Amino acid sequence: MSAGIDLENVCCDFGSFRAVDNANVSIKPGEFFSFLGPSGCGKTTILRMISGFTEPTQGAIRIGGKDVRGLRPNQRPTALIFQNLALFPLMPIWENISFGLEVRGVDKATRRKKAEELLELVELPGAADKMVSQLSGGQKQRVAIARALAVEPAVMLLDEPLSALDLKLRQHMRAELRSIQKRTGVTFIYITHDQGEALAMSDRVGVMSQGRIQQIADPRDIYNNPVNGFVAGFVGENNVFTGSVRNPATGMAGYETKLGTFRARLGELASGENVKLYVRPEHTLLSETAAAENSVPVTISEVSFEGAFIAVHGVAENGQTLVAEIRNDGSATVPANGSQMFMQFDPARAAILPDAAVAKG
Ligand SMILES: Nc1ncnc2c1ncn2[C@@H]1O[C@H](COP(=O)(O)OP(=O)(O)OP(=O)(O)O)[C@@H](O)[C@H]1O
Repeated sequence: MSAGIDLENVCCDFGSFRAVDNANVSIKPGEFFSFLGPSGCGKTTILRMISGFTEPTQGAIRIGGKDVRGLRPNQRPTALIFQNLALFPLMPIWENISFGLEVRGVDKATRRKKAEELLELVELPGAADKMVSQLSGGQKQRVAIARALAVEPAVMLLDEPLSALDLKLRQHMRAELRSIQKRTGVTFIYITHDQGEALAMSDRVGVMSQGRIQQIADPRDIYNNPVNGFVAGFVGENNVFTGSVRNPATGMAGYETKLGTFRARLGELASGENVKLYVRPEHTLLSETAAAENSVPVTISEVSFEGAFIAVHGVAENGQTLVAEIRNDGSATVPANGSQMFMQFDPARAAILPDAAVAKG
């Protein structure tokens, strides 16, 4: 059983400070939905309102179509998982998992059976009689998930549950969480400030800044078609060019910038309008000769080896640093510091946004 969640014009004020400003979103039953944004943007407050620990100042929250106003956390069909797992160290794993069932008066044999089923689900078979101290960080995380699933919530709320784990384990647990979510069909609402996590796991992502949801879309759209400068800047890296529209024609326009006139897609812009062009480092190409268009001469200032790719930094004549990423295929030639090169981009690869489109923040 999973349930959808609707937030309708939801606001949350703390005194005169508005932590969540007019949030509207419909999360579908069985969806993996992430709220992504920097520290303090209101993610946790949204999760607390859904779980019932905080009431909205305005607006309505519905879970499975039912208005949950006034319902206490334990009356809602939600389970919450924090970074701090709060497992009971003196109880074996299976009792930890089935604790919520014991509170509900379920008999011991049924509890044990349920705990073992859930341990299979989170791929920890055989761990039932171990103690919490015998498990690794990632294994404890899975026990916490199993414990939350034991009470059969319609919605799982996850508050940065992976942030205490090391990078390798975090990446592994992303895939695990996603597959547990798919197997159970439970709606997952995940909050994180880590864009990689949100993009890798989610069906859809809501990007937040200063209490406002800036964009709701699937991960590809968030990355490829950001709706404003905040989203473009927060999700991934960019080379940013400030300029204004010149000679708009069907589908394409010129953009006059301090580094020359570029050609790129038009969008809904008028001639003379101030814009920013966002070009991803992986779409910024490096070459020894100038291309016919969208080519910027640079002096290479830094080459950093990142493993899967090599980040090459170059300073343009106006002092702006641009970054191009070269895929490390084992034979990539890397330019020397101080060499004169050109960085260029395909007209179709630039995201163009009106300069004013950066919503509050
Ligand atoms: N109980 C409270 N009283 C006053 N202000 C609060 C309260 N809870 C949160 N805030 C403020 O509301 C804003 C949003 O907080 P929230 O915890 O939702 O952010 P967040 O995006 O989850 O950040 P983080 O990733 O750091 O947890 C912050 O500026 C915070 O200081």
